[in-house]
Amino acid sequence: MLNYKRYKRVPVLNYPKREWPNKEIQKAPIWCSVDLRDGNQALIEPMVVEEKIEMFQLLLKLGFKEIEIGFPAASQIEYDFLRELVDRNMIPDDVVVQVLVQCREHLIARTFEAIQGIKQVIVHIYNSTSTLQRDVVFNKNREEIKEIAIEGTRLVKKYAKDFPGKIILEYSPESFTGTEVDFALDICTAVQNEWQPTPDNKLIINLPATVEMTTPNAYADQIEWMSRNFKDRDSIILSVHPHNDRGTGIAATELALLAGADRVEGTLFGNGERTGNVDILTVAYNMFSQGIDPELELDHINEIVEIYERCCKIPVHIRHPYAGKLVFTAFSGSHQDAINKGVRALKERKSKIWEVPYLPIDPSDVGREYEPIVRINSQSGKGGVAFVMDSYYGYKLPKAMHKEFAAVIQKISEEQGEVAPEQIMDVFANEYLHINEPFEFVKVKVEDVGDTDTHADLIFKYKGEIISVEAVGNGPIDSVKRAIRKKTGIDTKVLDYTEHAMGEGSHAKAAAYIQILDRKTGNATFGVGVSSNITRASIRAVFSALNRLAKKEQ
Ligand SMILES: CC(=O)SCCNC(=O)CCNC(=O)[C@H](O)C(C)(C)COP(=O)(O)OP(=O)(O)OC[C@H]1O[C@@H](n2cnc3c(N)ncnc32)[C@H](O)[C@@H]1OP(=O)(O)O
Ligand SMILES: CC(C)C(=O)C(=O)O
Ligand SMILES: [Mg+2]
Repeated sequence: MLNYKRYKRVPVLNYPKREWPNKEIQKAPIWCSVDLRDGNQALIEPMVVEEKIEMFQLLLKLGFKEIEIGFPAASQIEYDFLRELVDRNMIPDDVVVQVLVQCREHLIARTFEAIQGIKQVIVHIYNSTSTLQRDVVFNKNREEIKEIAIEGTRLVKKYAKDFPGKIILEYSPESFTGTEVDFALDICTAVQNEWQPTPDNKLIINLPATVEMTTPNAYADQIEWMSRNFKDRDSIILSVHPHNDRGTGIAATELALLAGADRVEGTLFGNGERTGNVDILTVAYNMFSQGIDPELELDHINEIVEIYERCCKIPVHIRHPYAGKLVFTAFSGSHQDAINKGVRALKERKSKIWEVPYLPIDPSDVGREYEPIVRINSQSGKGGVAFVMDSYYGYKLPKAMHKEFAAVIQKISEEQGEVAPEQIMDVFANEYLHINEPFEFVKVKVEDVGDTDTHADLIFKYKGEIISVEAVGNGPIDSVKRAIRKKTGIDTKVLDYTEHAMGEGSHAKAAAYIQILDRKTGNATFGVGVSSNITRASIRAVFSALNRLAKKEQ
């Protein structure tokens, strides 16, 4: 049995004045990517300079305006990467790079050495403030811990004085989620007093869920409490930096935005320490799916996946929101049926708003137009098979036919597993289009006679014998039916008929679907015909159905 008694409940803030539950996310926050720092520091093999450059370029392309590029005082590779960005003039003027450093003078001095030549830099200092770290890591009381932060701020001030560019200070009370809010406020205020930010020269206070310890609402309470208790709130950019230890990093971020956060630090696909940082892409796509501009360029998710997997050497899970290989794919029958109907309704209504069951967004909006929405296996149903026939091959099977054809595919899927669209089409062709025994259509000439009648002059093969016959009926199909009955005695009744165009212009074709009942046996089946000529398509459909009836009777 799990020894749950080894764990104690994390205390949560008692904050009945909370207002965030009544709010909605209205706009994108300031995004800050920490892929090159927090993401990188958690990799089995941290990125080499060339990989960091590729990742940096991707982040620029995605529209990040704030990017934490590393911990330049930590290692030569971090330092060299930063210098490479400067020497190759790769930092656009509208992008602010951020560097992380502990509140220790030799590290801050080295950091300022590394950032020489950059016009604007966020220098991000941190120290752990949680009750646990104060006790077991630092063995310091609140005042001593506060002194580390004040000293760090003083040092940044000192080095910033001689720095030719602009320095923006960011301070993180690291392990904020394990820190009492009154102490977190006290230490942030001490940094604020030391730095003296103004509304035109703001201080970034970053409140990290360094370890996600409770439910997202508890984090939101902490964020709202801090936001409402800061002095000179308009001189502060309130940033959050959620991790995902409980698997609720996205929810925590979204609730923190409701609670007053202005800025979010996170990574692509949530790479980062342990279970990762918050996945910025999912937070942004969630906004997008609610009609909010995420203010990131996210229209090519596959390219993001590809570069991320190459640089980080971590695969994106097939179920990862928006990005996973299977997240826009339905295997199960009822989902496929609803998607099929939803997509059709959307087209028929020419709606500009995307509303399709089981598909929160249109995959093509994020560059996933060539991937299957519907895949067929033994869990699938008739709607799914019909969807494949329509979306891949343009055959709009009439509703009454769905069951008949899906039964054929179901049998195959039960034996072999997944059935690919190409195989579905091959089966369709063999079942309906290339079935020429015992009947084979050769030629027909149809003419209207009078107002209501049609004369058919038909040539066909029956059991290998060429037959030529004429008949009159109330239309092309009826006259052909009658002609066939004259020669073979087979008496049929049309139960259902539909047709539609396939393709456009000079390559356009017609597809006709006919359901025919054999009056003698009581059997009924569909037939399908395709031709550039609509009459010929319908007559081919009659022959297809006759052959299928004959097959049934064998
Ligand atoms: C939550 C986070 O992600 S924080 C960021 C974590 N990222 C990293 O650590 C990656 C890069 N880090 C490194 O390469 C190294 O840790 C360095 C270069 C920064 C420092 O290296 P070292 O000094 O050799 O080792 P180390 O990190 O173990 O230093 C521990 C000392 O720093 C102190 N310290 C730790 N954090 C801080 C801080 N933020 N501010 C001031 N002092 C600190 C510790 O109390 C400890 O002091 P002690 O020696 O008196 O016990
Ligand atoms: C450095 C800080 C912000 C951090 O990464 C964390 O607390 O998770
Ligand atoms: Mg972190």
